[in-house]
Amino acid sequence: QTQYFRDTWAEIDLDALYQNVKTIRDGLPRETKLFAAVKANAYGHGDFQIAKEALKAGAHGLVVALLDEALVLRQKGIKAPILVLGLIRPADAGVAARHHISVPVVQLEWLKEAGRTMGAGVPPLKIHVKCDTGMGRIGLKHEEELKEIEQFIKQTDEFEFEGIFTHFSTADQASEKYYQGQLAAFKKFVSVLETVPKYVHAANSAGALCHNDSFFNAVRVGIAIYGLSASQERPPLNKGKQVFSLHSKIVHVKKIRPGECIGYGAAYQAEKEEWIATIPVGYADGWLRKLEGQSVIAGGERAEIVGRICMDQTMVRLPHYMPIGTQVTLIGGQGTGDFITVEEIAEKLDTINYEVICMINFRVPRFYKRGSKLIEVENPLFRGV
Ligand SMILES: Cc1ncc(COP(=O)(O)O)c(CNc2conc2O)c1O
Repeated sequence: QTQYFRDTWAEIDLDALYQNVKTIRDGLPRETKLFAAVKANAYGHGDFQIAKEALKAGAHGLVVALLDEALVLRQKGIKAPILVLGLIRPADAGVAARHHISVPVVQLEWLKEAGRTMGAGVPPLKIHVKCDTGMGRIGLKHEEELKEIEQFIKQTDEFEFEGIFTHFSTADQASEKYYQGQLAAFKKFVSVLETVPKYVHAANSAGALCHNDSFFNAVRVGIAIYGLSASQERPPLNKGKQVFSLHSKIVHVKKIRPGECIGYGAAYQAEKEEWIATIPVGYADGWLRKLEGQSVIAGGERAEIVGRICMDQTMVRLPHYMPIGTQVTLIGGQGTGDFITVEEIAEKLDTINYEVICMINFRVPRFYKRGSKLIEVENPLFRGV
């Protein structure tokens, strides 16, 4: 069992992940392929473990952000289709082709340069043409460009036209207008193709859960497989079960008198006798300083973070004495009914749930659980003596 030497950890509920994927999968037409978004270390949940579980639960393939992320998954034995969503260098086309990794193309020039570097004996590089229909990030914008690319790919052996896709920037919003514009533009792009490729995809979680007209024949779902809300404006359709939780343990506890101060800047001063606990987690773990004042669950009861959060430690005002070793839950629950959602932390940080789970970094080991059984500990910081 992997070792870890600090009692702060993230727990990943693999049963919840499995169920979330299955629910989304079952909510889609049978012929619609589900690609699970496992980029950014599977939104902080652990890319390899999530990839395996999502594929078991019915995902057809995976999408990642970087070619590096795709190569790691191939190295670990993932054989399913993997699409890199970000642009790769033309010089790296051969690496992607050799590992059967699909990549996006937005420019004919990229294809020409990539074709020159592919080298002999590599399988055709699988291409998904990315259309910018309004996200304004990457993508071609004119049908002429699309037609040129389709013709070029047809005339070469180095490339296989495997997909065409776009990305919605407002599918999560209540207003449909901008979304409808993007959808119409994408349909127009698809309509000018001589041959419709294997994968035609546009929907993210908000699309897959809130817009039945966005499925085409594949969807790319991230936030919803993690049981997190895909939209702050639309009712959480079959909002799944939160997969991620974050825990620590009290390492030090003391009673302080009125007037005593806690933390940097002596910024917190007790007004009465208080029990103060210290837990070994701080902003270097991604538990940001702006979370001062957020409550945690200590021994089943809410307790407020007091004083400035340090790099590696945080102080909490307890409702009463609690012993060293008491479990403290920063995100999630302790089975007492109270529960701290990722969304609650996002609210406190004035950000979105995506950022909260991505910010808990490599210094916090991930515990993978099935039911109450711990089946794997991944500690990227220390691989063991
Ligand atoms: C191209 C693309 N497809 C699918 C997804 C999955 O979206 P979902 O998690 O809402 O289902 C993302 C997420 N991209 C980002 C999520 O947050 N910032 C992003 O750039 C994406 O960029």
